[in-house]
Amino acid sequence: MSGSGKLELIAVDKSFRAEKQNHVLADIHLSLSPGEFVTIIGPSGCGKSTLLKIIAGLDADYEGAVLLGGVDAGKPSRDKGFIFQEHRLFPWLTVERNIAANQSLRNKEVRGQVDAMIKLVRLEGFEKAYPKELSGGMSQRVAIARALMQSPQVLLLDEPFGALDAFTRTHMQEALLDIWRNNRATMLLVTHDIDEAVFLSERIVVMDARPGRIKQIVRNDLPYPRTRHSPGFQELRSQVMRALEKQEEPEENWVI
Ligand SMILES: Nc1ncnc2c1ncn2[C@@H]1O[C@H](COP(=O)(O)OP(=O)(O)OP(=O)(O)O)[C@@H](O)[C@H]1O
Repeated sequence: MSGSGKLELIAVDKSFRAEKQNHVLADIHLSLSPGEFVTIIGPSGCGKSTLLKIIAGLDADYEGAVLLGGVDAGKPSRDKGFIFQEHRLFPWLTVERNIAANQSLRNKEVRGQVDAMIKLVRLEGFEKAYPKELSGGMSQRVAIARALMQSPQVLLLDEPFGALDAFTRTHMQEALLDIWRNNRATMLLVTHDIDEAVFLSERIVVMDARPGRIKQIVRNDLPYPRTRHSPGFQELRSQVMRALEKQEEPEENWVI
């Protein structure tokens, strides 16, 4: 990754103003080192998506600051890629054209980059396929490749595997780690899945709701690749569970 910088959230505070003021995010301070993998977990409505949109620059109505490499990052830019739960591919474009987005594949440099991305997300042989011919996991890999084409310093992922079946989800978690190892963008991923958070990230940010606050940050120094059945993994999982259990949200809402 070229010129990666620290991502800093300083006293980020957000309210939606309808008939009644809704204080969604309160005093969020978080700093991500370049190339770090961090997940955010917390009850429904605690402001995870709102926070990601603010970092992406899609919502400018907030207090506080978002800095990337020490400079204001409050606007959308190529430095930040955003991947949603529902991949948004153009159905009328092939895989390679979806990845190239609005750049011409006749340009040698673009062609080279697209080929490298296809290799990175392991979609060789599917360059000319259309989205309707792909599985959910493959489509999500195209979306990841498209986001990575911009060479973002930071990749923001909002429940990227939420719509996938359990088997594809596990496979995609491994694929994402593989991509991260080769690409080294800073990763900030929102999830409801405790296992996913422990499997993927170096730090797990546990949030609290109404208003959304950072409740606890759990460090995860387990070496990669991680084995879900190891005692260390189970211990981390319990630690995150304990942090979440202190909340009002009933436990059955969690995927464990
Ligand atoms: N555009 C909007 N206008 C008004 N209120 C909003 C808007 N978007 C979100 N909210 C409110 O902000 C709060 C946080 O929503 P957000 O989607 O960020 O939560 P979340 O933690 O991502 O939830 P989930 O886990 O269910 O996806 C909710 O109370 C929601 O109703």
